[in-house]
Amino acid sequence: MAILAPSILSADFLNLGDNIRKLENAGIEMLHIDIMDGHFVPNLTFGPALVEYVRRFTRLKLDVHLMMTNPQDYIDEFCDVGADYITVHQEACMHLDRVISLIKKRGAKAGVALNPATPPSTLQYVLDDVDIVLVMSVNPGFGGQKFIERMLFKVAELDRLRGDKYGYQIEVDGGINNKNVKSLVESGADIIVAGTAVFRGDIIENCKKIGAIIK
Ligand SMILES: O=C(CO)[C@@H](O)[C@H](O)COP(=O)(O)O
Repeated sequence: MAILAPSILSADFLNLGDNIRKLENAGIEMLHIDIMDGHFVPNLTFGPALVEYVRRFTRLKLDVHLMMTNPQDYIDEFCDVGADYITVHQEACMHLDRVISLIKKRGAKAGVALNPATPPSTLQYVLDDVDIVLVMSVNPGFGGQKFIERMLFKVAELDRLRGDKYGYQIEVDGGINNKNVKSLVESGADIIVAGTAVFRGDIIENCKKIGAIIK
């Protein structure tokens, strides 16, 4: 059984509150928020202020994905505004072990994201400490891209690797829809991030359809 975490990157920003209430009505538990800095990825999105407003508005778990260089400089700020989960990129952290400790010391759950070209073996010495491994199934930066099929092998590899030894959850993000979501859950995914497939069309219906496939 997996859960769906809608990515607000594809939401209607002028009606964000309404969109979030619809997600709550559809039984969603977690909201995915992509913070893009224009350096690590070629796009710009939100900062801590948006997270703070969303935190005041909803009790959904906030899953904040820092697609940025020097994420260590912003951990405190995102914890202060109420992030429940903070995910940093393996590729962006010179001192990954230290950044994970910092997130956990602040009481948030710690995630590490892997770009499509980065193998799980790069996390060997931190897997004991991470709560989430996030497999990017597109090159990060934009919604609406095509799912990279090979990432199914990465999800399966992470599932094999954790066995009974590690407690991390496997999250997958990018290009996920009604057609490919089943194979991801069968490969071991626990958290499914989706933007376009949730926000294009009827939000509640879309959540219910995906929810019925992954439960
Ligand atoms: O991180 C990203 C994109 O880089 C995602 O969180 C997207 O928001 C997912 O959007 P879809 O691929 O589902 O449209």
